[in-house]
Amino acid sequence: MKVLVIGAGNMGLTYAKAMSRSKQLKKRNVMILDSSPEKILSLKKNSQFDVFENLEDCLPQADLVFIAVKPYHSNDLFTKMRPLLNKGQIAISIMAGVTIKTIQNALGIEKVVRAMPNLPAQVGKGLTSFIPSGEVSRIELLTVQNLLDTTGKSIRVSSENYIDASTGISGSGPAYVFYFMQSMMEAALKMGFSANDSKVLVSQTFEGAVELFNQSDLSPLSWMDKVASKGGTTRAALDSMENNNVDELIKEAAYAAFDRAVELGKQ
Ligand SMILES: NC(=O)C1=CN([C@@H]2O[C@H](COP(=O)(O)OP(=O)(O)OC[C@H]3O[C@@H](n4cnc5c(N)ncnc54)[C@H](O)[C@@H]3O)[C@@H](O)[C@H]2O)C=CC1
Ligand SMILES: O=C(O)[C@@H]1CCC=N1
Repeated sequence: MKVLVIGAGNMGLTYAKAMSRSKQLKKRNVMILDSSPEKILSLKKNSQFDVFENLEDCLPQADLVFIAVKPYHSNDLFTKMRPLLNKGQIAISIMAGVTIKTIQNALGIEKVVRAMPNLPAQVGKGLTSFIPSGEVSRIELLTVQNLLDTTGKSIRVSSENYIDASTGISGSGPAYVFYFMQSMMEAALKMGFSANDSKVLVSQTFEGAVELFNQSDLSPLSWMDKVASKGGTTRAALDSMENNNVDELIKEAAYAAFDRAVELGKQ
């Protein structure tokens, strides 16, 4: 089986590396293509995969085509791909918003899997939601899921709406966590800690809290109660967040990403 990854950016390269390390595929079964000459040059230097500049040289050989370009580059790409595809090939798209129907119509193929990964895939801790079109067989889907799982965990969702929704939670979510980390690091700096100490204080706090959560059945609310003493420091911080409606603002932000994914799908 041969896989072609189109778009060697943050996500495409991550998947190419992870898949090439998997038992299912060998290095030489992962092909990668990018339109940027600089990217091609640096990929060829490392020669980790078979690197391509022209679709004609790689697309016809691929069983699975992993599309990892930005949504606004998709139309151009689809037009170039269409004449080179055959009905047996499976397209896996990780592009935010772009729907299965759009991909099927633009590419003239029926077997499409739409997926939404996230950046922690780079360290094997990704979360990918996915949904296949009806034409993808169970065996084919198993193969696809095994490949997606090379970057972490995956969940199959029951409708495309959940792909857009998961974009607002897990796809864009790492940036919300980094937003929180950035604010806490800025507060630590303001309190007089060095940049390095601020980083350690914040990163170890996040790592420890997530580990506690993962190793128990307790909800975040219950854990908050364990940290907060009556009349203590944590309650002062949580009250401040509550008074400023931070909870609602975070939900609003997640919905803004969800809505944007739906909007991208209509363009
Ligand atoms: N960055 C993230 O955290 C996540 C991104 N995504 C989705 O993944 C996709 C890729 O995002 P990134 O990897 O962050 O983008 P990126 O900008 O890092 O990579 C995109 C790559 O595609 C290449 N490219 C553009 N047009 C091309 C074409 N016609 N043929 C071949 N290569 C082409 C660019 O040169 C670039 O190397 C997007 O559609 C995004 O919605 C999904 C989940 C998370
Ligand atoms: O910001 C974006 O559009 C992409 C999709 C999810 C994460 N990054």
